[in-house]
Amino acid sequence: MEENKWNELKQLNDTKQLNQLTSPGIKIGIYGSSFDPITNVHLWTASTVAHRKKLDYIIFLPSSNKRTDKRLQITDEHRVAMIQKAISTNPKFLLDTHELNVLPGYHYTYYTMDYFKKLLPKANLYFIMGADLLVDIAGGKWKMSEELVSENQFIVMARNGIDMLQAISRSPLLRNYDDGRFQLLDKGLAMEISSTYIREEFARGGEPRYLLPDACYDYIKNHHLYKR
Ligand SMILES: Nc1ncnc2c1ncn2[C@@H]1O[C@H](COP(=O)(O)OP(=O)(O)OP(=O)(O)O)[C@@H](O)[C@H]1O
Ligand SMILES: O=C(O)c1ccc[n+]([C@@H]2O[C@H](COP(=O)([O-])O)[C@@H](O)[C@H]2O)c1
Repeated sequence: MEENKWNELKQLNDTKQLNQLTSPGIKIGIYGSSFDPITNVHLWTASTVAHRKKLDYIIFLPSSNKRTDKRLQITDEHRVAMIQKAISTNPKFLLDTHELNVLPGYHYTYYTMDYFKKLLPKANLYFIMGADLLVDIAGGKWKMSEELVSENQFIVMARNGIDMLQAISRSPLLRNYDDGRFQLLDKGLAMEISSTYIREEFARGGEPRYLLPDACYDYIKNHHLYKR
């Protein structure tokens, strides 16, 4: 039943999205996260990247609950429902649930980018990530990291305490692909709101109301999520 529901949702997304996304040269950013839950920083960083890098669309890509590096706290259904509420008023923001449907082992970013390249062959695709993840890729922590880097383009957002140029130049993998595929972006404001902080606040009876969209705050309250 769960699987059917996702398939249906995916079909709806695809039909709407694909019509919009097929023009040659269109620029699309893929923003992956557990979105557990989506926060105002996810939204603000996505809109800043879209504006500065002149992207036509941002695809919000909730990551699989099969990931072994993070234990998700709520169901896929809840995460997706909140993303939909959060992005509903921005026509540049889209949702794709691909990673929620794939077989175990195929939820890694390399395979996801491959999927999008086949789905949208005329688009310029960029994987959007924070500088912390650039450091992880440099450290060989990601699956198929050599292929991922050699076959894709990235927009990397500055994070406190990380020198992005140095992260590239010190990594044999990254520096040998430093041909413009890493577009670095310093937002100009180190706004740090994490999903972890929001989860902790809900769990402890704190008040994180203004750290995420009202509709998501209400959704969490109404569904009693993140309770200890
Ligand atoms: N303040 C920020 N500035 C720039 N990039 C960010 C910021 N917060 C998160 N990111 C980036 O957004 C992506 C998704 O981050 P993620 O959702 O894991 O962050 P989070 O809110 O800290 O989540 P959690 O607390 O559950 O680990 C990653 O690429 C991460 O580097
Ligand atoms: O492909 C990998 O090996 C890989 C390892 C860690 C993270 N990622 C992806 O990076 C994105 C952000 O991850 P995170 O940990 O910040 O939630 C999300 O789309 C993850 O699927 C991907």
